Amino acid sequence: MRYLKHDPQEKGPQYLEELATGYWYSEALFTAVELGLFTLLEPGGKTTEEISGELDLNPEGLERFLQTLCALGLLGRHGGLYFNTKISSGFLVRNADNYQGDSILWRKKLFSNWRSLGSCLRKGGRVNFTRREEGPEDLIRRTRQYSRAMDCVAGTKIKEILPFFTGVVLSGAVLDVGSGTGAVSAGFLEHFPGLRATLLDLPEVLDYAAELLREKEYHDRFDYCPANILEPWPVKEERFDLVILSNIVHAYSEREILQLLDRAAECLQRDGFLLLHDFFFEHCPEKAALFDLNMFVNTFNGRVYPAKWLQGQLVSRGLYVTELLPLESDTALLIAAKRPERLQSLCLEQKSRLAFRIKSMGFHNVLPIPAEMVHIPEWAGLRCRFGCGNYGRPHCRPDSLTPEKTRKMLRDYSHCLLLEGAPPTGDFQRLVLRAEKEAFKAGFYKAFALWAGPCDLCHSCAGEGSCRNPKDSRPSMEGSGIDVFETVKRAGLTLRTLSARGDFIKYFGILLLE
Ligand SMILES: C[S@@+](CC[C@H](N)C(=O)[O-])C[C@H]1O[C@@H](n2cnc3c(N)ncnc32)[C@H](O)[C@@H]1O
Repeated sequence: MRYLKHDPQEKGPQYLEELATGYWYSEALFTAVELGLFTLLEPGGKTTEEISGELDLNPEGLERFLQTLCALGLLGRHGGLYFNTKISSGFLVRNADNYQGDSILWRKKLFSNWRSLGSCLRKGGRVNFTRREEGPEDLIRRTRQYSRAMDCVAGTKIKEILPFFTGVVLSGAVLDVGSGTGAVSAGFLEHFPGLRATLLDLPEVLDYAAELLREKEYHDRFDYCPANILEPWPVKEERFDLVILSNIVHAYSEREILQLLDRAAECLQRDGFLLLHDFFFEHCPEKAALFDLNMFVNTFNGRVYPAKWLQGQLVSRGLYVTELLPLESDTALLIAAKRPERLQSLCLEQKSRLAFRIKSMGFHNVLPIPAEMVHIPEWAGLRCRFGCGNYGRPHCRPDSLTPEKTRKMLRDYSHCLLLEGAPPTGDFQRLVLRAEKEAFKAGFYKAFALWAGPCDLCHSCAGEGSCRNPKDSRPSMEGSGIDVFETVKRAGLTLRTLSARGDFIKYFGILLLE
């Protein structure tokens, strides 16, 4: 149930049952977070008796609750101990870097307005809009609660946004419009030391943002600009290298958004980027539609927009704009710029983003190339068989891939990454294995690497026919019949034969991807 989705081939009404009981799941999570259960269990776990004593809960009911949380994958049980699963210890323990509890409890707070959906539909908009008399302290408390909730989400989103900017030279000024706590800008500042950010939001939000950001090492690179973003912005035009509109567009009507886009475009300097992060109907349509309803019951005129409409609006302001760039999670990006070359510097394609991540592991070069560029002539296998002192040794097995087999195997792949590194051999090969793992984790389940030279993973090879480490051992490119020189040349890199001891050695590997 990553995103609850109807399967039209399903014969029974189970999907309806899931929709009808959705609030059971939510309530179980809300209650566990409110009780601080996950924080209590960290580290090491606790018994039912210990939990019941510390939280003052009835042990029988608690036992059933804990069982349910186990069934939902939020807790595990070993012997008499209940402990956090990975997702709970990563996101539900207060003070964990990625704590999501504030966002989860904000969702709970929205529930009462959702219950008025029928009335909203009859009225054509949000009901119960008059807030009870709210004193200044209530306003501060509510603002902080809301800002913390947004901060939780933005803190995880920025990790998905930054890879699109890998390899981009970014320095100068950021304008974060409706910044909240500034979590999105903070990610950029942390990553790009030449950036400085101006946060534009309501005064009470910025007071809180300043309080939180004071903790950061780079706190003196933030400026605060209290303002209503629906009125002219008190900042200079054509000054900013990055203008951020993260989770703002959905809060307003078309007319208001057009004004926001006008101002954002005016603020951009010639080489600047405009980053739009939000829900869009084209990405996770069910979630986007529900978020749209969430805006319907909770705001004056907020709604979710089609990316197509926003793209058109950006283009009509003289900007060039990317396709919709979906994040792994439920939101997506549009990135616009005044010059098309700027968009070309972004890392837009998933394979390219992976290539950048892999390069930062320590390779000298990582180049995406089509699999058909890998050259497998007949002679290369011969050169390996006759003329290499390692042929037939246990760590360079004679039963490795024949050229014919390698050619066949490559037909299963459309792309690969050509990896360039340096000796020592074992270190290079371990790095290649890390790259393969990274690709697998990124969803390339067929990721498979071939590397340079005979396997050098173990200090001493196990010997005849038995490998101690078959999980990690990989075929060598040369041993599999690949002409490494020609392949490297086709990819636009250089590789020379060594003419003297001490010549610089380049190692290559290929990581096959589909
Ligand atoms: C959903 S939050 C998004 C915060 C942040 N950009 C993020 O991605 O997490 C919306 C933010 O916009 C601010 N905001 C909304 N309307 C505003 C207005 N008219 N003037 C100033 N700030 C506004 C809110 O105070 C809030 O901090």
